[in-house]
Amino acid sequence: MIRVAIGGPRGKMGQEAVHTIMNNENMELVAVLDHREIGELLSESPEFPASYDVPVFLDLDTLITMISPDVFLDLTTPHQVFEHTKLCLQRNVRPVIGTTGFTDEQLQHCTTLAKNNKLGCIVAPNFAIGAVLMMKFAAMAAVYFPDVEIIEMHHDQKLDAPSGTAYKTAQMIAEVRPSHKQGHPNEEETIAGARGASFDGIPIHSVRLPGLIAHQQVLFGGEGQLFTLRHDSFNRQSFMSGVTFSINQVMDLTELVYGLENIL
Ligand SMILES: NC(=O)C1=CN([C@@H]2O[C@H](COP(=O)(O)OP(=O)(O)OC[C@H]3O[C@@H](n4cnc5c(N)ncnc54)[C@H](OP(=O)(O)O)[C@@H]3O)[C@@H](O)[C@H]2O)C=CC1
Ligand SMILES: O=C(O)C1=N[C@H](C(=O)O)C[C@H](O)C1
Repeated sequence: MIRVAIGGPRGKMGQEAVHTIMNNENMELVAVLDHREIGELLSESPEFPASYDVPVFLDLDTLITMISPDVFLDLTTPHQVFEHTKLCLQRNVRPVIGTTGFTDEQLQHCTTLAKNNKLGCIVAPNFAIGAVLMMKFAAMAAVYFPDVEIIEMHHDQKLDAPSGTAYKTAQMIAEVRPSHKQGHPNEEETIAGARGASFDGIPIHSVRLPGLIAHQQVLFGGEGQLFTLRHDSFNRQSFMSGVTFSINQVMDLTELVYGLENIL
């Protein structure tokens, strides 16, 4: 049995993950972390059935002291995730991080911490297998199509932009494509931001609309042709096989892994 604690249980991803772990025969949900008073047990929160008698903590340090989970699954917010990950790594709890919004410096700090403590940690910008494949295929295609733009589209409650997936996609493309200035050299924006954000010269466009879940296109342009890679998550169940896969995998790791493509 892998003893799992979840941060952000009432959230859109958190609720799905709670049900997933509760129904997994190799995992036990031993605690959850919230930042609002919702009662002593998860079952007191209206989102969950009466049978979910899982203790709720408002402080991660106390949760770790009282429960000592094997794994902490973070599905909270970009503002909290770094502190949670650091604390887990310092207290011998393996973090599985779904929350996006890490800076490069924060990721580097956690990488060093995990290595020094020989502790597994997974930072997964996207748990959906199709999205992971899209990122891998994008890196393959960029060798042949150096002119590329990313369009990511999400629900309008998302806090961070660009998405963690778009950022990772751009990083993976930048690693393999020859250094390249694309577009017209004299291009000018008449409205600031019209050409999107830029990662190493790769434009990233972020769309936020109600009704969307999580969608991304990677567009490659070549002479007389357009090659498009697209992934759509139509619900949050799409992330759950990646969540359980990561929880299983992190038990055997002794370092931080950034992106599921590295362990699939
Ligand atoms: N890696 C992946 O595959 C995926 C990653 N994500 C990422 O996961 C994160 C969560 O997404 P989503 O579920 O949509 O967001 P939600 O806003 O629906 O959920 C976040 C939850 O965390 C709670 N929360 C906020 N701060 C804390 C804290 N300090 N301690 C404990 N709980 C806290 C919020 O409570 P309250 O609302 O009361 O403030 C809320 O219930 C985002 O960063 C998102 O980008 C999302 C989907 C897939
Ligand atoms: O906030 C979301 O919803 C999602 N966040 C992740 C991201 O930023 O890439 C993963 C997925 O796109 C859903």
